Amino acid sequence: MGSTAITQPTGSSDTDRLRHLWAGGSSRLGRNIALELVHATEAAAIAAEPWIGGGDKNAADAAAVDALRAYLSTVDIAGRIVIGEGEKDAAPMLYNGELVGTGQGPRVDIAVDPIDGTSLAAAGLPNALCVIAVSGRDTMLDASATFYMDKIVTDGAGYGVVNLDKSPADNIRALAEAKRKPVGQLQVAVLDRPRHGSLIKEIRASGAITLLIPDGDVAAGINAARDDSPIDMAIGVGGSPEGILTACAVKALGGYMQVRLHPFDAEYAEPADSASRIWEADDLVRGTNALFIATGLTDGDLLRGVQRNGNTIRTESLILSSATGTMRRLQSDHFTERYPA
Ligand SMILES: O=P(O)(O)OC[C@H]1O[C@](O)(COP(=O)(O)O)[C@@H](O)[C@@H]1O
Ligand SMILES: [Mn+2]
Repeated sequence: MGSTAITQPTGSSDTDRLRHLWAGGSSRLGRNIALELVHATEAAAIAAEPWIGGGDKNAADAAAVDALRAYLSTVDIAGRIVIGEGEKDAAPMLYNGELVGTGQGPRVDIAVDPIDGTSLAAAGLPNALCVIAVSGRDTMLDASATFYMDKIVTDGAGYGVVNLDKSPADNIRALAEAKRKPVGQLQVAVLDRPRHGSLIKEIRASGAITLLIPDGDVAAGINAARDDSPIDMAIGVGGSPEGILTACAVKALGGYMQVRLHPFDAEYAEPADSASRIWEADDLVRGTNALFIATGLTDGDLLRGVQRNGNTIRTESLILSSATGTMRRLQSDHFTERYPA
């Protein structure tokens, strides 16, 4: 009598299954973390904004790293950087293995790319993003030993359809068929690099539309994975850190992704060990509760960049949650005086 005990979910009905997922599956992350972390990427983008178009990508990156790091130190998490800015040295940075946050709160793995597209930002070009992703502790693959991954990203239609064991042309044909589109309408994004010379030829020969991107395969991967973008596929060799970050986003978007670690120099044409393991998004980042958060630095297909208007600085961010399967956009106005340049 008088008890207000709430019946625990049994996992038997659809509602119970949803409640379990919303609660973060088996390991709870806490939902307010998303809003905390978005402030971290907003701070990074605001700090880097004065460097847009300035030609100095290291200065832009350093500004973003400092701001991201400073904000993270105030967040109630027991975070461990799995994907960071490399090994520890004298400079303050987000090095792999560093513990971040107040130490109070959920134990999480963290991947950061304070700016994906540092060269884009320095050149004043579109699609530079400030990015962070978190998931439960010990769920992210530590891929730091391998600089590059061979990647393919599509939306959910690619599941069981595309495979890195197939040729790019076969993957394009198979995806076009699965999406009931003519191959000629399929848009395929690939980093514009000498190592992709034969890949680019093959995509073009297949008849698909080839989108050469100068940098930024995180944004390209997200665009390939989401429904409301014209990009159908992102393919080719890009950074390993960006692969882990993209996996967090793909999990939330219900997209499909495969990678193979590519243990060679950027300009090697072929991975020698073509029989090596194929990883899917759920292998790169395990569990059901990854969060992916990005703030636009320069304007792009995915997000507006930082805009200064009088006394305010406007930012636009993306918050993707794999626990809830939600993609949110957040527009924020920040008082300029809080962010002295
Ligand atoms: O420029 P490379 O060596 O081909 O590496 C490709 C990687 O570089 C980027 O284009 C830019 O990354 P950064 O701005 O973080 O350096 C990534 O998006 C991509 O994964
Ligand atoms: Mn990057």
